[in-house]
Amino acid sequence: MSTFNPTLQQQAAIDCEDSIVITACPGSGKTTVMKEKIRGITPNLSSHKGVIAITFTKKASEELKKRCKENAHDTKLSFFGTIDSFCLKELILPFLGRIWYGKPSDCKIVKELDSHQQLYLSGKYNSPTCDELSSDAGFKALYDAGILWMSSFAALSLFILNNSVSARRYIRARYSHVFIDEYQDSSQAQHELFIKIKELGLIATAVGDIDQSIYQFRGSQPEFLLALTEDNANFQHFELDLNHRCHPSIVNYASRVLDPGYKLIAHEDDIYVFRRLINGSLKNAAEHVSPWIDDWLEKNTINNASDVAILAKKEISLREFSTGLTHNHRLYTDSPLNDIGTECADVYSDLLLYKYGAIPTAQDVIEKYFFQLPARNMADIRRQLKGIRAEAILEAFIEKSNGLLELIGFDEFEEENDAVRLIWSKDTWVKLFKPIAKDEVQLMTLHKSKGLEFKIILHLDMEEWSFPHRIPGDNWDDINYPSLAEDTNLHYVGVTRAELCCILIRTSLRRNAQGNYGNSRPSYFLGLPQLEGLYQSIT
Ligand SMILES: Nc1ncnc2c1ncn2[C@@H]1O[C@H](COP(=O)(O)OP(=O)(O)OP(=O)(O)O)[C@@H](O)[C@H]1O
Repeated sequence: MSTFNPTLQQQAAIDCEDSIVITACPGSGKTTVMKEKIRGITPNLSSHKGVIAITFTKKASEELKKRCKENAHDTKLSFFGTIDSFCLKELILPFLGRIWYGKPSDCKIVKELDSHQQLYLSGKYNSPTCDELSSDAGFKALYDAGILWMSSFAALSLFILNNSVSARRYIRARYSHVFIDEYQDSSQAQHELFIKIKELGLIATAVGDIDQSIYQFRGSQPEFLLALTEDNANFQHFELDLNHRCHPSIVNYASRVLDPGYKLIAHEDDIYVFRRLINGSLKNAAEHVSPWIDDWLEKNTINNASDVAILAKKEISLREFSTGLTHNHRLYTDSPLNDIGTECADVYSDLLLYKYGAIPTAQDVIEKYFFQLPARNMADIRRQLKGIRAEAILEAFIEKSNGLLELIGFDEFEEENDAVRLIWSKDTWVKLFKPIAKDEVQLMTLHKSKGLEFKIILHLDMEEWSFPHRIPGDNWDDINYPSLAEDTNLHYVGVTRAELCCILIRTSLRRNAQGNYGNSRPSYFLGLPQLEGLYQSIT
């Protein structure tokens, strides 16, 4: 394992023992610094305490947890997970019943409210705040009707902390620090919850990058990260601005996408951002690109095909591209269990990940879900887990998994069982639960690529109308990009996933909304004048 030599900026953020906010560019070591801080804090905690480490996605949380636990480091009773799972496990399930009565564990958790459920609420909310929750009796009525709406979890948690002495006491007694990654994607309710937890006495660390804000459509607002940087009384501000991941020419290109006045980094090497127009459709583009991958492998530019990622704004583009790719590949899509989005569905996903090997050991599952059970039960749980790994018959797998889910505390899983039946029936879904193979080229949307890094990026969808998203105006020539700021950040995220080289691909044919092919025009992003001289065109 290579040793980590922190820069002065990184070391200062690692050493600071007060509440801090870190703003950082892509590849500057945000995750690395968070890991170092957590590993520095946990040895000094008593065995019943831990830190709260919140990340935006489950994948990011697994990655952070793995990096914190490297070399058998004991992270004590730390929580690693998304903000929704923190709210649910640590506040809503144990404490909401004490304020609103009833049993939160009996409620159905829904990602989106259907039209009937929406009728309970007097307003239309994207991601409600605690004030909205307190002033609209519909939220309690929704709970009384057995519904817990995920978008209201942060507001509900703040409501609980404001109204329950025992909830406040519990968080203080159990946790010493709170960390939140990707703070630029926090909603107002999540921001207020973070501040509240800090006010309880925990030392707080928020980490983020305004320019990587890509979830504004669901209520996230980068302003909250900015607000922390200006709150000098409560947060020391640290900036990390050295990109350790990307070749300087990639940093220059990506930074100029955001800021036409960005002062370029001087470098003597070639430029490793390429633009390529490929004749035909996305399928044709894949047929064209496949020999490039063979060539890179042959010349040892990359060690494995999995070092190459194909990124696109739209999943449908990746699907079309995949039909022409001659290499083994993996297309990351949401499985039917992700679509359900409940806590139970998440655990079920992990059981499948364990069955198919992406979660390597039974111990990983035990540490995550069964740590609170008496030690004498562990041998039996290990045996049951091994049983699901070996099980080849679907209904027997479901029965065994249901037994484990019951042990964790779930008692209703019919919807999840049906999702597992669907997954089992389709190889492309089953594949999502297996470890990535070295020979698999990785295909994913730009949204899903956040936080990841690859040697080579092929960035699709560089046609006008595809990316940035464009909609028709009153006249045919009207230019109307409804989410330009967010799409610009998304483009920036995509380009900065590349270590060695980024290739921007435009196809001469583009499929329109009706599914018909027509001649494409270059994307708005390819016309930005500040990018001249910062890329090579390849033919
Ligand atoms: N001081 C350092 N020296 C050399 N490499 C480093 C250093 N700090 C971080 N790195 C490497 O740089 C890469 C990016 O680090 P990391 O993933 O922590 O960045 P990040 O800021 O979380 O990235 P992003 O926001 O783009 O996902 C990693 O491969 C990491 O190992």
